[in-house]
Amino acid sequence: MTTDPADASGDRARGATPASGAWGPGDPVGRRRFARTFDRSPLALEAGGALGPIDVAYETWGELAPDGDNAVLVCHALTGDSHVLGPPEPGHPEPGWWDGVVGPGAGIDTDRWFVVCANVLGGCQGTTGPASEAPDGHPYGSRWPRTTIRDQVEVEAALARHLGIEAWAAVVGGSMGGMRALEWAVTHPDRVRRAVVIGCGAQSSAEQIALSEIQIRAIRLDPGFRGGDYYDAPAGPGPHEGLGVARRLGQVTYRSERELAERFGRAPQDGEDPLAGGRYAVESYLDHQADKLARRFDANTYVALSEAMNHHDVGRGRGGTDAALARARVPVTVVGIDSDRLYPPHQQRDLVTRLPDAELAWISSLVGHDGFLVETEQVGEVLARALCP
Ligand SMILES: CC(=O)SCCNC(=O)CCNC(=O)[C@H](O)C(C)(C)COP(=O)(O)OP(=O)(O)OC[C@H]1O[C@@H](n2cnc3c(N)ncnc32)[C@H](O)[C@@H]1OP(=O)(O)O
Ligand SMILES: N[C@@H](CCO)C(=O)O
Repeated sequence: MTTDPADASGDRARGATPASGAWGPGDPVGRRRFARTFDRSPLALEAGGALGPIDVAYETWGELAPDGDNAVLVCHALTGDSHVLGPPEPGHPEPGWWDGVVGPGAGIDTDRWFVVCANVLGGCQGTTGPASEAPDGHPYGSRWPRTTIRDQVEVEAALARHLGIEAWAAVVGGSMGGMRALEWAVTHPDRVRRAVVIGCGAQSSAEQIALSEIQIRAIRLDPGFRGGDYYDAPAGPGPHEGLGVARRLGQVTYRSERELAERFGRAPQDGEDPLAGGRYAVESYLDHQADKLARRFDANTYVALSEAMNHHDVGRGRGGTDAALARARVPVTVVGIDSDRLYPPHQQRDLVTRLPDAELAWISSLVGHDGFLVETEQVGEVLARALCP
């Protein structure tokens, strides 16, 4: 691996100190801003304890209607961030992760909708997370508390209050973002008029927890992880190797067996001979994905968000899944990806039969779970139909 330690896990996140600010008419759109939430009283966490203040990094596109009824919340997945749309920027070398899905004339049409996306609670792209300064002036690190999908939603609800949005016209998301969209419909049916839930189920399954646990374990076993307190550690690499192993495993689950076979097969990487210690092309691909993530993502955040997904269960403390889903008294579009082996289609079929007002839509893709990020045309069409039925 060729990770530059100066640019890797933890080091980058350490620099993301937000300044407090608020949205107001005339503010630039599509640029990251910050809202301070849970300042006077902390957020009571679902698993116990409290957290605050919490800074939320968010971006917006389009204009909020005078009656505030055209706001759409987009919820990002595990390694996404608030930059849904737009060109690369300083500190963000990639274009927006849903470019083509969101934008003028696109599936979520910013000429019509006021689109908001916030970096999630526990994230490493501006919103308070493990790399952020705790009130004592030191990074949370190992002191970061257990946070759940419901806690993430409560922070988004606080952002909505901050922006003066009483009810979202829609909450939309895929994967971990889909879990939040579903939780929004169940927890706050009075504050969301429609949800679009892509590539997830009502609760994380045993296999999803197992695959995630292996990734978490890989990070924790990296000596550079230091129990989570690596930000202020003396010279030495951060936990990039552990994070890289986690990404390699995650990446295989995000793609399909057929895609990997057709794309890489048994081909050796150019100029390398696997029988002489060189790599197969697919190994090189995974090395690349691992290296890329270690450069832009914080290992503690990866652990915190993976654990939050493991705890995803809309029925917890609500009398079970059916009782919880019955609370979602809003139209929900459940979207599956036909080749998704991580969140397989039967989970979306199950979800749609148990929600009071739901319809099912499909993304046809070779790539698997990542189809919700890759098949932008189809995703845009599904979203356009869902938002304007
Ligand atoms: C700075 C930031 O914040 S980044 C953006 C924010 N975060 C996100 O968007 C998270 C969600 N996004 C993702 O997970 C991914 O970007 C995805 C799913 C959208 C990518 O999907 P795809 O477009 O299908 O990319 P794919 O998995 O095929 O990977 C392509 C990369 O593999 C590389 N690659 C392909 N084959 C090989 C090989 N044999 N050896 C090495 N590298 C290879 C390509 O060169 C390409 O590299 P690049 O991404 O550096 O240009
Ligand atoms: N590729 C996605 C997978 C998780 O849904 C990500 O990195 O966020």
